Amino acid sequence: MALVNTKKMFETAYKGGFAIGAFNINNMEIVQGIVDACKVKNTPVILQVSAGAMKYMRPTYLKHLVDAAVEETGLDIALHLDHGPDFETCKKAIDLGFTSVMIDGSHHPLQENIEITKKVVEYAHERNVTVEAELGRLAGIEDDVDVSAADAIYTNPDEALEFVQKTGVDSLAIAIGTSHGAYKFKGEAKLDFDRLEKITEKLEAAGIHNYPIVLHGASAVDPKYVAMCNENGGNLGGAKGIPTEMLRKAASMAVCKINMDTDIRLAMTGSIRKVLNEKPEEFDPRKYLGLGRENVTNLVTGKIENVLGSSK
Ligand SMILES: O=C(CO)COP(=O)(O)O
Ligand SMILES: O=C[C@H](O)COP(=O)(O)O
Ligand SMILES: [Zn+2]
Ligand SMILES: [Zn+2]
Repeated sequence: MALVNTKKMFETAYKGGFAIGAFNINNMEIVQGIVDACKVKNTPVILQVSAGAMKYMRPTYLKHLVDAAVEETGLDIALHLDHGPDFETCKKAIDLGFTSVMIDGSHHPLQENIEITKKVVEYAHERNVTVEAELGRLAGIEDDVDVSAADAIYTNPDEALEFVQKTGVDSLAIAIGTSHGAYKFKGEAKLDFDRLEKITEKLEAAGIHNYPIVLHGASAVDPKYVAMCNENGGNLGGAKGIPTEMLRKAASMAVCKINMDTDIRLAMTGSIRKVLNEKPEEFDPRKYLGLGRENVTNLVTGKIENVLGSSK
């Protein structure tokens, strides 16, 4: 058993109208909590690591930990670099054994984004590594923002087609109203599904079929874990995520990868706060990290059942 890239995962996800969960990992308990749920539900999974997380976990520990998850579970697991900022970081991840990388050139002008993405695609494809890129800015906008403002930051369907054609990138992260973190909407939650539909139509019309789209900033910000934080000394007032029905809808469309980090952080932090608050005499890390791991498993189980639909 070895790590796999995302190619087959996305093919089956697209055809089956489901999505693969991409969860950010930062330590052993998070890795174990995620794959414990995936094992019971028999689902492929993407474990993703930001540049910051790679530094925190330390590359060699990280690689061995994820290899252990494959060995223990026998599942299809992809190890993916999340938001790779430049070619060098992507190269480093590929050389370490990552099977998938994201090059995030979304903050550059279109042509520059195309150039750096192309460079990563070339290096990655020679090594059987799949590549994700990003187009559009991942910012939540207020409900009363007019259409031209949305047009300026959300992914432009014509540019998406040009981008995919010119770079040969394997999947594309788009901006349709999601954003990173625990505060996604001030008012009502809204995503631009018409834009997602239009992007797929453009690709299909150009002969690019079943093209996998990625949704970043897709945590639901589960009120249960927000409450667990707040009831135990936390202060996360006004936290709000993407409603589950919207994520389901996206998964039934062209979205094949749904990124979640904030939900994992909240489950972990809520659990730790709860143990330490309820038992001030406790100082065994296994007690609070153990509950954290258990709740990561509970959270991911719920995601597989209610959001992703990825069980085999
Ligand atoms: O997109 C993400 C990681 O790339 C995570 O998004 P959330 O902050 O919504 O969990
Ligand atoms: O999209 C970003 C992820 O949530 C990772 O965040 P991080 O850079 O703090 O590890
Ligand atoms: Zn970005
Ligand atoms: Zn992201």
